[in-house]
Amino acid sequence: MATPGTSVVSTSISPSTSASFHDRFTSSSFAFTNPGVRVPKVLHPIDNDDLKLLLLENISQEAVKAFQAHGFHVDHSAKAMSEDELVEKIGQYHAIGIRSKTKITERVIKAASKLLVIGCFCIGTNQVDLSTAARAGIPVFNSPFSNSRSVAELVISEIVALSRQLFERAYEMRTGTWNKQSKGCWEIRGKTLGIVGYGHIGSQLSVLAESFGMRVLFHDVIPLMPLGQARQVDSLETLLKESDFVTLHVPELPETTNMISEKELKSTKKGAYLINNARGKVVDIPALIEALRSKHLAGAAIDVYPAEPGANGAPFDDQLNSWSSALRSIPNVILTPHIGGSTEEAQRMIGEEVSMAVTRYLTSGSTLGAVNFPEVDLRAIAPEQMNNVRICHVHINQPGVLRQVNDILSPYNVEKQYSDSKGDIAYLMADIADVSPRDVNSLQAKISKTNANILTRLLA
Ligand SMILES: O=C(O)C(=O)COP(=O)(O)O
Repeated sequence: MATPGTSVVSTSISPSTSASFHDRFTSSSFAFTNPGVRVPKVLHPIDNDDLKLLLLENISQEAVKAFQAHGFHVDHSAKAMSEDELVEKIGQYHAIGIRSKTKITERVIKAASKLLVIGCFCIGTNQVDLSTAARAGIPVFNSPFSNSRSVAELVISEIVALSRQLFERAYEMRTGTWNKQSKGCWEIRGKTLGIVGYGHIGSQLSVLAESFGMRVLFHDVIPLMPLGQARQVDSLETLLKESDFVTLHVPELPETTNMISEKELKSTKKGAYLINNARGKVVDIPALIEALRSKHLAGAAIDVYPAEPGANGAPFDDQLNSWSSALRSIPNVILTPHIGGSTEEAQRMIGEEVSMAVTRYLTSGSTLGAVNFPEVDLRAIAPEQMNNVRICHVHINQPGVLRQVNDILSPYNVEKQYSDSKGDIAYLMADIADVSPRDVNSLQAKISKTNANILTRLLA
């Protein structure tokens, strides 16, 4: 593991010695042991052979290794970067990998003249200006569920710890005081857990909680199939009124900002507990402090905050969040430094998954799984089609584009073509037969000059 505070560490291995994407995933070794299997043509971007990637926030070494195996140059850092640092550095990179702290703002995207793709090595993508990225032709990939088990397990531990005032007792022992008591300490069996947001984490948690004998209610904006004996309730208010524990698993959106505020906290049962491992802005913390001080709530576990430090060792104080010392002073409040998804298992899986999506986009143009982009993919080019070229054309979604592009392609046979749109952005992929190597650059130049062009890449 990289130590906190280390600067960017730069590594690359030569493309000639590295295994290609297709070697690994359609697998020459598989073909070797299975002589009937055909290995597709391996594609390379025609105009940026030396792809440079910046990985921030201590992204797993699995990702570093996977990128290096494709010959990419990787700069890795344990820290997040500020907007100013990013603006200064991002211009040299073709891809960036971040977790939940680094903000990719419009200003950063404007400075990112070479940037082709953003990988969020986490679930959340609220830290990226997704629409500006899409308009700049930059797809954003994330890992929609690989850390959900880790978060669900943490929530179970917090339910038990809050219910038994575990952190209070453990703190007293650490500071030399014996304080054995049962008052206000409960089993969780038979208690009601209210899950707000029944996605990958909420539904996983629902199963774990039932195995502890809890009754599970959930609220979601769409009707969903309840797992086990869980029951969907039609309003947040009903959930708050009936639950002994309320846990939040919603994304950061304008609609979820301060979703739990004074009014909602007043709707909770007296003696209930609140758990937030979702996003800091979902809970109005001064209102939570009030609900805890008045003893309406019996405790809270908080893992995420409106402002979080960018590196380990940095202070978590009132300068960062004005209420931080007030929150720290309240008994039976468990504060953790955004560790919900921080397990070896989750980080390894996320590293593999997001590096694969980013690599697939860079080397084959596929946007399957992108969160801000039309999802387009083409089947591989057969090995005998050596002079086939793949066109990846991101453009403004307006009439007449396909006619213009297909006019340019008319001297060639279009082997396959697929196009889709999402809002203002459209993406066309096409495989063109028998393009002589000397025509490849002019083909790219012609398509790039069409009036709706955002980004045209050719892979050959
Ligand atoms: O997956 C998420 O969205 C998380 O909140 C975890 O973020 P992290 O990778 O720990 O910065």
